[in-house]
Amino acid sequence: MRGGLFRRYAIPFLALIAGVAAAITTAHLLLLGQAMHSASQSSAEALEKALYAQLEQRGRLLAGFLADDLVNSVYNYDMATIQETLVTVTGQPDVAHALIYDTDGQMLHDGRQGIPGFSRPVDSPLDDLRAGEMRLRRLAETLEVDAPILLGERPLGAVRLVLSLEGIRAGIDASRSRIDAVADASFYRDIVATALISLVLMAVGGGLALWVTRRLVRPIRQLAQSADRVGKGDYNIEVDSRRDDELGDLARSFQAMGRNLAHTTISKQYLDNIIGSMENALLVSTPEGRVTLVNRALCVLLGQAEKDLIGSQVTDLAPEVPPQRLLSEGIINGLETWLTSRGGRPIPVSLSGSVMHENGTVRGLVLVAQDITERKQAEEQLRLASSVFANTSEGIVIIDERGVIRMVNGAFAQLVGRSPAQLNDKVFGEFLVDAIGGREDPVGEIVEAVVRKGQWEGEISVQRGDGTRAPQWLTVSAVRDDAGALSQCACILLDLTELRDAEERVRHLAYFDTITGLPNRTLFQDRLEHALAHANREGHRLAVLFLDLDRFKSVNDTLGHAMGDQLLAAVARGLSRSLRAEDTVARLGGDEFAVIVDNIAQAEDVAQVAAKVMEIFGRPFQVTGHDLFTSASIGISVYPDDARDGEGLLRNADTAMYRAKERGRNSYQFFTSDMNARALEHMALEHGMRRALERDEFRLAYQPIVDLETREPVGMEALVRWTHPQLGEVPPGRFIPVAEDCGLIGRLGEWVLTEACRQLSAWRREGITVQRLAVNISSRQFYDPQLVDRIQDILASSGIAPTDLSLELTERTLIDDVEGSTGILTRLHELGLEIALDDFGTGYSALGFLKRFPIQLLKVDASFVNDIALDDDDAALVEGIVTLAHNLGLKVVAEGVENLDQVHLLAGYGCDYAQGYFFARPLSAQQMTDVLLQGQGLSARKFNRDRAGT
Ligand SMILES: Nc1nc2c(ncn2[C@@H]2O[C@@H]3COP(=O)(O)O[C@H]4[C@@H](O)[C@H](n5cnc6c(=O)[nH]c(N)nc65)O[C@@H]4COP(=O)(O)O[C@H]3[C@H]2O)c(=O)[nH]1
Repeated sequence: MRGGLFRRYAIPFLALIAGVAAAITTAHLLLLGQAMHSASQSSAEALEKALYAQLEQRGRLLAGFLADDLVNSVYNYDMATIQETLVTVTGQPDVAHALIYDTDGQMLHDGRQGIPGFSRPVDSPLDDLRAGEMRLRRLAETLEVDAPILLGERPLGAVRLVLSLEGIRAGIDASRSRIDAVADASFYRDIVATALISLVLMAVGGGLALWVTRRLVRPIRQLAQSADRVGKGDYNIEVDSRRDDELGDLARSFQAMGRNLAHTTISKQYLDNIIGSMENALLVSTPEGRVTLVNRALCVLLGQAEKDLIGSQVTDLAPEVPPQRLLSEGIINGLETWLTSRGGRPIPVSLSGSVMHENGTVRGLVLVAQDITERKQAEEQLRLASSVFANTSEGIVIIDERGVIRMVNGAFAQLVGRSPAQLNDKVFGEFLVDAIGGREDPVGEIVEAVVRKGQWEGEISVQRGDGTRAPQWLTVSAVRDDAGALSQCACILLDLTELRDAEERVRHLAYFDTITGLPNRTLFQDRLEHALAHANREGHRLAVLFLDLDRFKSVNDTLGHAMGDQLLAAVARGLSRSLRAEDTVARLGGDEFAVIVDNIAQAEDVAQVAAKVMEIFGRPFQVTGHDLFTSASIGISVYPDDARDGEGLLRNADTAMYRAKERGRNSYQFFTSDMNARALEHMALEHGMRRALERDEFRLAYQPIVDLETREPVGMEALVRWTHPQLGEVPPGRFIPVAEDCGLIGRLGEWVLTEACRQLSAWRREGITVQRLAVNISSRQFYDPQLVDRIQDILASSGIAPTDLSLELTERTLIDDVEGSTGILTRLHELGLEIALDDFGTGYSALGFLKRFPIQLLKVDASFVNDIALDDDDAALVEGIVTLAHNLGLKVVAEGVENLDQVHLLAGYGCDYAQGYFFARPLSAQQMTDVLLQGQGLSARKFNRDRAGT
C-alpha cells in the first residue's frame, strides 16, 4: 500500500514525540521519587538531629538547673528537698530519671522514695566533670546528661539526668510519617502534573508535527499532482509558488518547467489530437504486424471500432502490404491498394508506410492510408465519360469562345463526313445551316447566350458530308476555368432525323390511313372544314360523297383480311384516279370512303362525279392475281342545301348511302328531305321505344308454320307488335333497326323471349298443343355475350324445354362474324335449340357456306316465294334452294305464302313447311288462343284451306 508523507513522517514523528515525552516523564518521575525519598530521609534525619539537639539542650538545661538547684540540698543532704526537686524534674516530659550522685559516684537519690539500689554507684566516674561542664552520653534508649554539682569550686556531686529517647523516637516517627505523607502527596501531584505536562507537550508536539507536515505535504502533494498532469501532457501547472522557501523555489521551478515543456514538448494529447484530427487513416503496428494504434479516420474508413482494430493483424486490413514487405522495403509511398472494410468490402486507398526505429532497433510500422474511392470513381467516371464521348451516337464538339473547334468525337466527325483531326481548328459555324433563324453568326450568338445563362439549346441543321441536312438538337453548355470564366463550350448534337421521320410517320398515321394511304377521318374532317370555310367565303357549293362497299364483309370472311385490305387499297387507287387532284378522297374506316367534291355549280355535277366513281366498280379489281368484283353504294349531300357544317353533311351523306343500299346497292343516292324525315322519325321511335318498354306497350303476335304435307301446324313464329300512342301501329321492320341502332334491342329481345316462353307455357298449362315456338333474334342481340345464359334462365324459369324453342337468325347476322357466330350457334345447338336461317336468299351467302353453321331450318324469303307462280327464275331458285337444303340435311320453310298456287308449287318442290297469310295472319295471343281452343276442326279448316277448297 502506498504510504504518504503524512503517514510516513508525521505519524512516526508523533510517536517519537510521545515516546520522548513518556521517557522524560518516566525519568522525571524516577528522579522525583528518588528526590522525594532522599528529601524525606534527610528531613527525618534533620528532624531527629534537631530533636536530639533539643533534647540535649533540655537535658543540659534541666541537668544544669538541677545541679544548681540542688547544691544546698546535697550539701545539706536534705533528701526531702532533693526528692521534691527530682520529682519535679522527673515530672517533665522525656525525663526518665533524675539521679544524684556524690562525688564518689554513689547515688544519693534517684528521685524516688524507697528506691532500691539507692546506693548503686555511678557506672562512670564523675570526677572528671569539671565545673561548668556537662557530659552527654547517648545510649540505646536514653540520653544521659551528667552535670557536676558544684559549691563554688567544690564538687559536691553530680546530677545524672536520664532522658528517655522514646518520645523523640515517637516524634521522629510521627514526623517521618508526616514527611512521607507529604512526600507521597507531592509525588503524586508531580506525577499528575508531569503527565499533564507530557500530554500538553505531546499535543503541542503532535500539532506542531501535523502543522509542519501539512505545511510540507500539501505543496509537495500539489507538486506531485502537477507532475502527474505533466506526465499526462498537461503542462498548465498550477501550484502555490508564493512560498518563500525551498518548496516555493521548487514550485516556481516546476511552473517554469511546465511552461517550457508546453512550448517545447509534443504531448501525447497533442499527438492524439493530431492523429485524431488526421483526415488520413493511420495505423501503427508492431514489427510483426499486430496493430497497436489506429486513428479515428481509420475506424470510420473501415467501419470498425478502435477496440476491434487494436490487436488485429495488418494483413487482415491491408492484405497487399504484409509487414515483411514494409520491413524489406523500409518505406512505401502512395501505393494504390485497398483496405478491407468490416463487411469485407475493399476500399481503394493510397497507402504510405514506414518502419519506426529507435536506437537502431525496429520498433514498429506506421501506415497512412488515404481514401481514394472518390478519385477512383472520378477516374472511372472520366474513363466512362471519355468512352461515352468516343462512342456515343450523339455528336460532341468542344469549341472555344470564338467558336473554333477544339475537339470532336467520332459521331460528329462521321456526321459531317470528316475525320476528327480534319475538324480541329475549324469554325463550328461552318457546319451549321439555318441555325437559329439563319442568323449571320449563329455560333457567336450561342456562345453569348452560354456566357449569359450557362447553357443554350435549340434545333439546328448540320450539313452532312453528302450535302444533305441533318436536323439536330444542339445543347451547348459552358465549361469554365477555375476563375469561373468561360473557357470552352461543350456542344452536344442529338440527331433528330429519326425523330423527325418518326414524327412524320406519326403525323401520317394520325392523318392517313395505313392500308390505302388516303387521308383518314380526322384529316378528312379537317379538310372538309377548310373546304366549307372556303366555300362559304367564295359562295359556292361543295358536295360530300359517302361511299360504302357492298358485301365487303363477305370478302373479308371468305378471302381473308389481307385480301380485304388489298381490295380496299385497290378501291382507293381507283377512286383517286377517277377524281380530280383537288378533290379529297378519304377512308373513314372499314369499307367506308368519303369524297369532298369542291366548287360545284349544280347537283348534276356531283351526279357526274358519282357516276364516274360507280364506273370503277364496273371492272374487277386486280388483287394479287385475282379479279375481284365489288360494288359500292354512294350517298351524296350538298353544302349548303343539305347541311351547313361538316358533321351534318357527312351524316346526311351517310343516310343517303343507306337509302342507296336499301334501293338495291350499287347505286348512288342524293340526300332528300324525306330522308331527313326518316332521321327524325328514327329519333321519335327511339324515344318512344324507351317509354314503351317502361309502359309495357309491346305485344306479341303469333303466326303458325304449317307442314306442307300434313297441312298441320308444326309451330308458330312470335312477331313483336308495338302500338305507338301517336303513330299507331308501328311495324317491326321500322322499329327493330332503330332498337338495334340505339342499343334497346337487348332489352326488347329479352322481353320477346320471356313473353314468348311465358305464353307457350300458358298454352301448355291450358292443354293447348303448340309444338315449337320461333323467336327472331337480331344481330346485336345475338352477339351479346350474355345471350346463351339469358336464354337458359328464361327457359328454366318458364319451364320450357330448349327443344321447344326455335331461334330465327338472318344471314346478315351470321356473316357479320362467321367465327363468333359459329361458336354461339354451337352452344345454342348443344343446348337443344333449333336454329333457323331467316330471310334466306336476301343475303350473300352461298349454300355451301351454310355447312359451317349448325342450322336445322332454312326460311326462304317471301320475295322469292311471291313470284314463283309467275316467274320461272324464282320458281327454279326456290326449287334449287329446297333441293340443296335437303342435301345439306336442312328443312325448308317458305315465307309469305299467300295463295294456293304457291302452296302447290312449294309442295311440289318438296318444301317442308310454309308460313303466310294463306294459312293465317299473325294473331294476337288471345286470338291465337281462341283459334286453338276452337279445336282441331277449326284449326284444320283454318290451316288446311286448300283441302277444304277455300
Ligand atoms: N306480305 C306478306 N307478309 C307476310 C305473310 N306472312 C307473314 N308475313 C310477314 O312476314 C314477316 C315474317 O317475319 P320475318 O321474316 O321474320 O321478318 C320479321 C322479323 O325480321 C322482324 N321481327 C318481327 N318480330 C320480331 C322480333 O320479335 N324480334 C326481331 N328481332 N325481329 C322481329 O321484323 C320482320 C317483319 O315482321 P312483320 O312485319 O311481323 O312481318 C312478318 C309477317 O307478318 C304473307 O303471306 N304476306
